[in-house]
Amino acid sequence: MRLIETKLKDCFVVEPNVFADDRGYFFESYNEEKFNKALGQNINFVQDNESFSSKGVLRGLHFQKGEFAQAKLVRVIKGEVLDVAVDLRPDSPSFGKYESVVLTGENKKQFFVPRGFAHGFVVLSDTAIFSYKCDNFYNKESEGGLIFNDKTLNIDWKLPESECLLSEKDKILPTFETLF
Ligand SMILES: Cc1cn([C@H]2C[C@H](O)[C@@H](COP(=O)(O)OP(=O)(O)O[C@H]3O[C@H](C)C(=O)[C@H](O)[C@H]3O)O2)c(=O)[nH]c1=O
Repeated sequence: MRLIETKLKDCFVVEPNVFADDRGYFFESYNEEKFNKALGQNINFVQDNESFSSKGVLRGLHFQKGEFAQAKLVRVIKGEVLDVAVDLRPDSPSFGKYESVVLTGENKKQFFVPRGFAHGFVVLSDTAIFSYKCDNFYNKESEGGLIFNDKTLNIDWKLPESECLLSEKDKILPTFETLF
């Protein structure tokens, strides 16, 4: 596996080694020892999540606050999404910046989003199965978020805003300016 730096400090694209043959393919979607060695720190993932969404569904931008903050290792099992991370760490050189990466079942790329980031994705294919590991448990009371079309961040979601389908909860998330 390879970790590729992004414009956000501590946020990496992960490219696994895929073994293809005439039967299909095999790859280690996660190996704690190899991942922590490549990252240079010990991440202890404790919860796996999976979601299924149709084209245009936009989940995010979400984070958990304080002691329940989560680092995530995200991937797409089937379909195509634009995955987005926003650095919300005031002392980071990339504070207030975002990175986006296209994750697909085909490219098998993963995205490591550390604690202190907001995370979300929009589905670009007809449907997508999204699977990810978290290093802290879900804690409803500590949920926070950022509105997807925030004018300060100006995220290019690759879809017209009118085609983005959000939950009622996500439609009323706060702006970056009100958070900081
Ligand atoms: C996140 C989560 C949710 N839930 C329950 C709470 C709701 O009853 C239901 C759907 O939750 P929500 O609408 O928040 O799901 P998403 O919009 O996919 O949320 C995720 O969206 C973006 C992509 C993220 O990075 C976060 O991991 C997460 O916030 O699942 C749980 O039981 N456990 C959990 O860990």
